[in-house]
Amino acid sequence: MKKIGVLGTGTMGAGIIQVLAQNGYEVVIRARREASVEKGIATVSKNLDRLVAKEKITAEAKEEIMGRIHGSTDIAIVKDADLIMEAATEDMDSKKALFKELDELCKPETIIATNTSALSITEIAAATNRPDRIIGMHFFNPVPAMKLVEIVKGLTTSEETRTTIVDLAKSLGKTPVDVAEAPGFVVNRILIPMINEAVGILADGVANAEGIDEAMKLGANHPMGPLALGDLIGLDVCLAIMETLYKEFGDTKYRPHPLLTKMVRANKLGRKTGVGFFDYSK
Ligand SMILES: C[C@H](O)CC(=O)SCCNC(=O)CCNC(=O)[C@H](O)C(C)(C)COP(=O)(O)OP(=O)(O)OC[C@H]1O[C@@H](n2cnc3c(N)ncnc32)[C@H](O)[C@@H]1OP(=O)(O)O
Repeated sequence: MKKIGVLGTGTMGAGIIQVLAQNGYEVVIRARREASVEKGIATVSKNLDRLVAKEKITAEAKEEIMGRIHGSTDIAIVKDADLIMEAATEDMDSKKALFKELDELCKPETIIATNTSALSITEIAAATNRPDRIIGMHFFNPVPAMKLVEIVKGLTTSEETRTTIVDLAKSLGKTPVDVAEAPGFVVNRILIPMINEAVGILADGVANAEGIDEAMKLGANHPMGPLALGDLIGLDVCLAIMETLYKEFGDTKYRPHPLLTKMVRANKLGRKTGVGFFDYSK
């Protein structure tokens, strides 16, 4: 496997592109808007500059890595890829439409993996004629720094597909963990309700944002507080995951907090828009 297609250049997409290219894969990327293609490539370039500055890689190595990345708004760029990774918007209808398009475009043997954070792999797979070659390959943010990849088999995913993706994750220096399909898988089912709870604690006035994050860093030894983590993940993504958990389980314990919904309505999505529970604009 040499050439990997990546769909989406947002927070996760850019990280995935970087990790693939750093590990020697040729990466063809597709985003819907030209500005998104450029932004994705610029994010990778900036992250690699940090590694050059820290003397973790040389400037020549950076150029080599960047030379392996090619982008376009035309989906045909991924046509000949040996494997596809989808990291587009967390919305079932748009994912199904995209997978149907990819299924018609790509070689029949190509595996199409989704980085979905909570949606059903089985439902996405059912939109294609290759349900055995659809799988969840769930990375964590920031992708270059986080070791875990959840490998999520849907009801129809073949064992051969799972093995290929486990090997791919290992070739990227990641640690794969097998997970059966369930809303939010393992990590997000625990982590995102915790962030939602922190939003509720903020709304109740129990402590301010700084206090809540300081408490969880010092009291639970978390590397960052839940509100800063929500800002890193993207509050729109956190809301989408809570909505999926709530809808799929039908349990009120997964109800998105109204303040989380309000933050998203205000486009205060966290780092990606410059402001969330904290301000990143300066
Ligand atoms: C929603 C999705 O579906 C699922 C998710 O993504 S859930 C979110 C999961 N993520 C987390 O829980 C992250 C929790 N936070 C952390 O682990 C840490 O705070 C952190 C890794 C982000 C930063 O760690 P910290 O020690 O403060 O910073 P720092 O020393 O600068 O960075 C550690 C390493 O991460 C890398 N890193 C940090 N931020 C980065 C970023 N935004 N992009 C790329 N790499 C980054 C650094 O380059 C560094 O790598 P190095 O050791 O090779 O130099």
